[in-house]
Amino acid sequence: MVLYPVIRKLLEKRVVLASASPRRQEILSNAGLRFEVVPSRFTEKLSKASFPTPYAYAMETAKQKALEVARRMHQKDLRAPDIVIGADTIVALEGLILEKPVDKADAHKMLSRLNGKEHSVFTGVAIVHCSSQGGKLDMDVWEFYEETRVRFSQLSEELLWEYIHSGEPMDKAGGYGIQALGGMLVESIHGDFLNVVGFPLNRFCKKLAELFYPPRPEDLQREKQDSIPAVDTFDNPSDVEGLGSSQGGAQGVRDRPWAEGGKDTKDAGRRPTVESLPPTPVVELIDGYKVSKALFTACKMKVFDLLRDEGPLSTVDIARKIDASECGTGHLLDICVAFGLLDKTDRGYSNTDLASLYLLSDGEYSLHSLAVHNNNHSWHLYNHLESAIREGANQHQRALQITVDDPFQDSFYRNKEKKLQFMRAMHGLINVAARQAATAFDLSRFSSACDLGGCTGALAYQLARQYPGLKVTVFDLPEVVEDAVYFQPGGPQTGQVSFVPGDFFRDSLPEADLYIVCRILHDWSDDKVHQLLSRISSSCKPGGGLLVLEMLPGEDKREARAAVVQSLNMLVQTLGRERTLSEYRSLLQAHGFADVRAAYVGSIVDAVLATRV
Ligand SMILES: O=c1[nH]cc([C@@H]2O[C@H](COP(=O)(O)OP(=O)(O)OP(=O)(O)O)[C@@H](O)[C@H]2O)c(=O)[nH]1
Repeated sequence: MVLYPVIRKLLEKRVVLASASPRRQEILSNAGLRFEVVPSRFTEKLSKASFPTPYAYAMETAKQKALEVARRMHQKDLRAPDIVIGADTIVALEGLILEKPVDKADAHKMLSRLNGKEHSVFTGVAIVHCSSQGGKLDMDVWEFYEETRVRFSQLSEELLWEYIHSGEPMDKAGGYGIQALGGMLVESIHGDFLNVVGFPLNRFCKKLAELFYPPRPEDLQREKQDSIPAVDTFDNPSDVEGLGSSQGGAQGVRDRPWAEGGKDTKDAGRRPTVESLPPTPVVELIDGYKVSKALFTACKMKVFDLLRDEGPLSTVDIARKIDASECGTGHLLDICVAFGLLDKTDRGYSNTDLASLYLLSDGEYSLHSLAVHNNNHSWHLYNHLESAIREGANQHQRALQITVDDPFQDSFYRNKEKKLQFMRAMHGLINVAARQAATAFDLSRFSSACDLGGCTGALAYQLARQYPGLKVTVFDLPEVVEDAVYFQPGGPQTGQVSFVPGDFFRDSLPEADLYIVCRILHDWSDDKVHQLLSRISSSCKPGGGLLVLEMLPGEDKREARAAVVQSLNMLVQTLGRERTLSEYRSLLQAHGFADVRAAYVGSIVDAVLATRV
């Protein structure tokens, strides 16, 4: 029986499961999916420390497993499958990632850690959509993860050893199998059971639904908001070029409950009646700015730093320490709790993992400065959004009384304080995406790279970490390079990275095998982009590469939310816009680059790699 139509849709395709796990095979075949099993040979040895979160690690491992199989199958019979599915299950507890135990002692160590506590099980899943033209393999990757919370009972040593001697723990993440004897260790579970067993089937079906096509309006009235739409609303996944990956839940245009419906137009124009109005996100959209502003304010008032240093704290204590009213502080804290940034217990408020990771002012992946920059700078420009829309131009003049020929030199870097604020904001943002950007393609064939406008070196250091043989030059304006030293991380990779001051529109570019422009082209008009690409093209040797890291909106403008928001941002703040893959392809080809390939990394950048002919 095929329960879900989305699974039926896959029956027409050659689907490969890149996994040796018998549990994954069983879950998917029980769901009615027909697939070949080709276990991945990717060795699970990615450095866990280089991932901001456990689920980022699981998703990347899943992706690498699937990509390895797709490439191998393509090489072997020059016919890649249509879809390759990879998955990776891990257990996360108190900052540790637990995989399969290597021996009984390791199993004992893992189970002892889990004993009497709650942990998270994450399964990362990658769906690789393959197509080939002229023998060349193109792959689009869609990734997501699911989290299930599992609590173990308090277990005796005797019971733990008895379980270990059963042999069951050895091929299971975290050293237990919830579906068999290990079920006896578990007191409670919150979330998808199959996710713990190794494959989040429900989220997988929703993801497929999202990828294949959005629901029709009448389906929205019939179904719950997170349910799986009916089959005749789906189309071929190749129609959705430009769809970025989403993590941990449905995102992007395909779950827009207020979308205008699918390709099936037979009911177009039918309006919902007052009695059958679909659930509306419009009020939430209207209120969105209030939440953003509350977050900016909490960052600015250093609430998260305070709770890291002294939490848990009561409202009264927090109010006193941030020099604010008790009633105002209470509102601010309540919003932070409601949006998952703070936990509230009898002992007071404390940071959630999310806040600890992203909102402390000095964390490795801190977005604190980005929030402050949005508050102090972007906010003022957005007050003039209507003018930006009418004029099709940025709003520095209106908001800040600045004439802008170059948004960086004239506005973002107009004094030392502004410059450092902008650099800190960009540093955090790039750090969050750097790993995915650096590994979107295998860059190991290059021995030198030049990151044009590489700012603090956040991407350069990550590239150095991923490719120990690579020398990376960061080329940026002298006023940026002079302060980049404040952002230098520790570690051996610092020796691989150097900084050269210069203006990429005027000065000669450093020599390199690979040129990189990360979130640079989107700042500039088409004329300027042509100028810059022409300069890169002249410096790049035949066989050299150009890596463009930007968000790639969909060709049909029904693109993922983040990309359209970012494109609007470029209008309001810069001289540029986001461009589609076809636009980049034409631009790159016009400047002597060929073999243009894209990887939809999602988050804040996608990747386009091209080779100089
Ligand atoms: O309760 C359970 N928890 C986990 C499992 C099984 O554990 C493994 C997790 O390992 P991994 O994701 O690396 O997958 P592999 O088995 O190595 O197969 P791949 O070829 O895909 O790498 C997984 O098999 C889960 O099913 C369990 O059974 N119960």
